[in-house]
Amino acid sequence: MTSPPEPLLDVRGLTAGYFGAAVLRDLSLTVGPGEVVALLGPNGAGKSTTLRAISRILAPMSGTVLFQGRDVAGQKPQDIARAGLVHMSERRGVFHGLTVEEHLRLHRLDAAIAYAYFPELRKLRSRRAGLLSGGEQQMLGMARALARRPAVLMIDELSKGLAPVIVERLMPVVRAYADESGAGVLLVEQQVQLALEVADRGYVLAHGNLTDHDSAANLLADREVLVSSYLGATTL
Ligand SMILES: Nc1ncnc2c1ncn2[C@@H]1O[C@H](COP(=O)(O)OP(=O)(O)OP(=O)(O)O)[C@@H](O)[C@H]1O
Repeated sequence: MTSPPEPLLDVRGLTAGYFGAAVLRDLSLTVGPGEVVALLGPNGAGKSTTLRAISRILAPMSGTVLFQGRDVAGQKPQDIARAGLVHMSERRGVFHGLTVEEHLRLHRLDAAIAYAYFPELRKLRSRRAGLLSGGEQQMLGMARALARRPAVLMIDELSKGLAPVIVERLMPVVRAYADESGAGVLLVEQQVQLALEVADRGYVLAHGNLTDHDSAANLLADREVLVSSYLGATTL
């Protein structure tokens, strides 16, 4: 029998918060090679805080984050990102004054990867990001993240403020990237159903505590999970 592969991301007992008050308590999760893992939960559950503490934008109060087996403690967020643990925040990371092409030239990104996943960006390449639609901006943000060829990509609210048709375009790209590159993806998402359709596993967070962890198929079949992810019920 072969043992499961070592996780690319191994978070153990993470506690984090703001101004000395914990909003996330003792969270442990893993993301393996080629896996898409959803982190679900209602508004204010602590999902964004989890990603911030993993990428060290926020210093955690306690706990360990191992990326490819190495503790990220003491590393700067930009060094962690350079090493391949990329955090795509809700703000999309686009600069309104720069064109699409200029975005893809920053940081010596691999523009070919960006255009391979989003060919529609080619015809927009001379357009300034400020003149793109919200969906096109999100596409550019995601293209930039993928062009860094992350070993683990963490995405905060891919669907935020976007029409369903755009989200349906973006979500399968998350799955395709994990399948094709063997990278792991940690997907924070309020659109529970859409996230679970592309995920392998999911964790449910409520009021800063993990309340459930299961395969995406089991979570998708459990109406309680869907309801609590939106409304924050703690009856799981
Ligand atoms: N910069 C901050 N300073 C103080 N409190 C914060 C800060 N950011 C978040 N919080 C608080 O931490 C808690 C968790 O917020 P977080 O953004 O992690 O939740 P979330 O699950 O991502 O929710 P949402 O889906 O609404 O973004 C909330 O009570 C929030 O008000």
